[in-house]
Amino acid sequence: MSDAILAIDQGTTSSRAIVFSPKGEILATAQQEFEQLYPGEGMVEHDPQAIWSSVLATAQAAYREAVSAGHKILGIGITNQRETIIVWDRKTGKPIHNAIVWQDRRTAQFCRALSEAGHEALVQDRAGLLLDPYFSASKLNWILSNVDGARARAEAGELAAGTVDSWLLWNLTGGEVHATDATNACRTSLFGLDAQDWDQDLLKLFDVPRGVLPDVKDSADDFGMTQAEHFGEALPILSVVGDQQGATVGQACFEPGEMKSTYGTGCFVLVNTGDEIKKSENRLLTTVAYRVGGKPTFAMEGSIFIAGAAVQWLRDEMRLLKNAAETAERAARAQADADVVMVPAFAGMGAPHWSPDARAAVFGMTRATGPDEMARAALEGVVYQTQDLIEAMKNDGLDCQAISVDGGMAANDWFAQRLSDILSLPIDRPKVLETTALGAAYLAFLQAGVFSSLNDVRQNAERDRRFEPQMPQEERARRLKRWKACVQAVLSVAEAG
Ligand SMILES: Nc1ncnc2c1ncn2[C@@H]1O[C@H](COP(=O)(O)OP(=O)(O)O)[C@@H](O)[C@H]1O
Ligand SMILES: O=P(O)(O)OC[C@H](O)CO
Repeated sequence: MSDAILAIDQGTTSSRAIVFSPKGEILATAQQEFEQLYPGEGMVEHDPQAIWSSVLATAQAAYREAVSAGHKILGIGITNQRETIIVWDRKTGKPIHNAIVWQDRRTAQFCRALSEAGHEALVQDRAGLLLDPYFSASKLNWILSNVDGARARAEAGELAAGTVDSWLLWNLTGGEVHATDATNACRTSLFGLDAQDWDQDLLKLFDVPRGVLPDVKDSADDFGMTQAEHFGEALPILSVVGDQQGATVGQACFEPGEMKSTYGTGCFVLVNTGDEIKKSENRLLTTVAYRVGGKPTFAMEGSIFIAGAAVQWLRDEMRLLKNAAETAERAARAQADADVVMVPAFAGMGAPHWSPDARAAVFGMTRATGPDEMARAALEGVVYQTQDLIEAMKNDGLDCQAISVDGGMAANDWFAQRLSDILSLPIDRPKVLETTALGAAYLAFLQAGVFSSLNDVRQNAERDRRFEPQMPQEERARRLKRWKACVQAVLSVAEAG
């Protein structure tokens, strides 16, 4: 019988539950995809009840599997898609609107107006973020302004709001706990990095009443107990961490300069900057990497909105693929001299361009272009976007020697090799690709007292493979020049309206 943590990973496209041992071994897993709702141009929503029921079902399944194999569950760690916002009634627990997902662009005009009125400096200075629909605050404002009576009810204290972690905490504890952690709070645009608290000026800017927001705790903390009915026993909730910060912990990026890149629905590169709130000159974000013992550790982040989602689009909308993994063999057999480039701006462009109105495009097609060339273009579009982030990070004075990758798409060998070629850097892939959930589990073990510090997890880090650059430099330069031209074209179309 060994001690274990049940990690809940509520991602953009699926909910997963994974039981980990203190050595980082996977003892049980369960996963459920749920429906993506696209109610209008640039809009992406989730049904909060579908999020909750998929989390509960997968958590219960993983719990049962681990317990029947003789493991003792010490408690729960939660990690989640960030920025996505939910508002619910405190009495009934019912959401007043669907969750507005981080990819949703409906508040582009609202953000542009704030930016044109000169407010971006305040957001950058206090929150470390930019004025873009990506972050929660404008979405929360939208719900309060567009759902009948919502603002008055919020002001009367009848409504609670939160990112997905808060929604799960509320449901797991039967409405006892309305909380979040600093890594999630800092993605709202309402949280001061320096003060580590909700910021009055930002609340005013986005017209959000303080009373709707959750308490902000450390990432390893006491988040209450689950109701006994869910697992047959009341389990303590020991950690909450945004998924990208979870992966930073799972990859043991604890020293300044250590960097990870996660390829799920989107791609998010985080580099640890220690206790320094380092601000970017190149439109990258400053974020809390984790907060333990009341002490925040910061990171600089580059966010790309579409990574695996481009592959999903080829599979589900274009029906060119049976499954995501098949992109590796298709890319390998695509015509060598075909130069098809996909700029996968399906949800606007994130860092470093920040163009919410940009839309995806494919360049360089001929009559010979088929599913193989499209699959390669989708994988390469993600690679090139990562290169844009690394370039911005280098321009900010960050030293990139090697990158640790993870997430669903990192399992693709062709993609990992092309990433190494275009970044001209070694790419390290760990044995456990579920580093997001692993990070939540590590933080929970820390809170449970199984680890005395996060450094205890370093010995667990095991590499599966290192990919080394193989592409000649002239070829790399030619490709990047072409990519930049394609991005410029997409940005110009967005500007033309
Ligand atoms: N072998 C693969 N090659 C390319 N893309 C993949 C592969 N496996 C999964 N993906 C993509 O990765 C994403 C799933 O990764 P995951 O980490 O589970 O994402 P999320 O947490 O955002 O739901 C999907 O968008 C899928 O298209
Ligand atoms: O669903 P993922 O894993 O791509 O992560 C989503 C991010 O948290 C959005 O900021």
